[in-house]
Amino acid sequence: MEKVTNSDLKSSVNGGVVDVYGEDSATIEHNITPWSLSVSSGYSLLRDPRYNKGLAFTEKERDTHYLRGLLPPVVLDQKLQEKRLLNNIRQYQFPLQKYMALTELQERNERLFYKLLIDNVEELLPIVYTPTVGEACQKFGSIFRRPQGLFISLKDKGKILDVLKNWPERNIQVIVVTDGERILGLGDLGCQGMGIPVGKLALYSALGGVRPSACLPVTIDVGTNNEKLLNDEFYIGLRQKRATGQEYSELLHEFMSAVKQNYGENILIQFEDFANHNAFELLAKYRDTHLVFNDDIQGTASVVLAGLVSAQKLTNSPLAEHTFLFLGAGEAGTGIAELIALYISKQMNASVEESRKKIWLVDSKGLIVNSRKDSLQDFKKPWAHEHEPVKDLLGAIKAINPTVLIGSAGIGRAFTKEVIEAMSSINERPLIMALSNPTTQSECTAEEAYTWSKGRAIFASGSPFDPVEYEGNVFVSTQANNAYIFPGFGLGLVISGAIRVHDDMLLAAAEALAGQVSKENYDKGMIYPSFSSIRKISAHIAANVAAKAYELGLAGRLPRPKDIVKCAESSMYSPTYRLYR
Ligand SMILES: O=C([O-])CC(=O)C(=O)O
Ligand SMILES: [Mg+2]
Repeated sequence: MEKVTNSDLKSSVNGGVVDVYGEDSATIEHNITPWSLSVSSGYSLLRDPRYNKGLAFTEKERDTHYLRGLLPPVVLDQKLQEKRLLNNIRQYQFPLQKYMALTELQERNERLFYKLLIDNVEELLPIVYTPTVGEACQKFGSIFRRPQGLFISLKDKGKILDVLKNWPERNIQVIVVTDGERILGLGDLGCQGMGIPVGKLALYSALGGVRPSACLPVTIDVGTNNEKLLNDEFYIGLRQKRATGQEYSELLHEFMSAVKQNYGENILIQFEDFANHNAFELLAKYRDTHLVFNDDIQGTASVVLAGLVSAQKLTNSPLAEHTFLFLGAGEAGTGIAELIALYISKQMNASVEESRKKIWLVDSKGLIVNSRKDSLQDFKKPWAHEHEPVKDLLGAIKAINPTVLIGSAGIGRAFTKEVIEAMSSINERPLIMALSNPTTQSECTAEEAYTWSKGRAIFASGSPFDPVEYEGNVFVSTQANNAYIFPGFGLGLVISGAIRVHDDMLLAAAEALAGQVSKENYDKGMIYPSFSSIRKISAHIAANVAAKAYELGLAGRLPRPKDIVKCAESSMYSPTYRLYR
């Protein structure tokens, strides 16, 4: 008999068709997990959030699933349960209490959580998402009850594949991962950044219809430089300064490899809230080998481009005729700038380099100009144009005469009265986007934008604001948040079996979103559709993205469906209760 060597075993194929548990694909060095699956019933069924229906179990289900006596006699339907929960949630005074109540619901009865979220998306989005999720991350240690998501830390070096196998679901389609270094505009929150992947994936299911069991939130804990957290007795992460350099990139590389080994080529990895220096590098490093998407760079770019494309109807001038000024030259700022340049280059049949000249960025040192080029980080270099130095935003507005002003620096209230007035003196309808999150970091409020521009601004913001009344008119600003894009974008990648993300897909997503803005929206001054129809919007985005994947030859799921919108709609998760046999 031939001797089987270690290297023969190592080269075993990556996941056979029936290798659901990754046992065949595991190399000899990796232990496998002894999975056992059983049908949930009785007491354990009530404690299984995926299948629990609480008081909605029918009489028949109570008989067949050993639930008699474990529930009070009444049978409620999902609608009434929803009403009761919404009443309860509205009683809480503080958003954080609502957040905690919703988290508990998610942990107790997943379908009811998603039903509630989908049916009341405009009311509940600010709770499970920005701005409340930011506060939740800041206080994550104190409000911690049960872990959500997968925590991978420096302690797991060399064992990440095994850690992945501890997660109870095998068929994962989307991972959102953060290292917690730049949570919204709140900075380094270390391991407590977990609230973000959890919240983003809740939106993947609620807004984009990706099955919750196919979503995996991950936080990679490499330490934190946040002194306050390091000294907080309730901090949940590693109590050490951030690992950097080789130690950092090795851990990330192990993670990226383990993910692909465990879940295959089609797993989507969304990078979220990494600090600039790592975000750009990770995206560049893995975009050719993995299905990766950076939400802060690419998702934000696509959503902002959608708003600008749609605003052409209000400003009556094509994007190529605009001049853009950014406050902030990080992930969001340069990501948006690059996508605008790509769009304009296609609109004008010009080069991207030429198109970039319409776009100016201001960072903490002032306008980005040629004379600063040597000291600029690489991702800022394409934006260094010929101009004399200008040291602040107001000076830059006066020097550049922008028609569009975009804030993405995470600096709250940086759009002062003078700034808005300067924009309004140059433009009949100044386009102003205050993208930083959460609300405390917003560059200005909706009220400030409308009041200081005397009702002339076209305004959108990263975090939500209530409608504003100014001189008898009601202005409904919209939320230029990547939540419009990533759920549908991810769904499009999943249904087409895409293996890589291409920039043209971001354009496709932006065009789909812009195409969903109705006359009714425009009449209210909105440049985005309202969130209440987000599932329909997501289906259109998904369809456009999937179509692009097929066109580019990047789709792995063949044949191409005839009606992709229908395909997207029909593959969306629905949280309506199912009957159990
Ligand atoms: O989470 C949000 O609201 C948008 C986003 O990605 C960020 O601000 O980092
Ligand atoms: Mg983000």
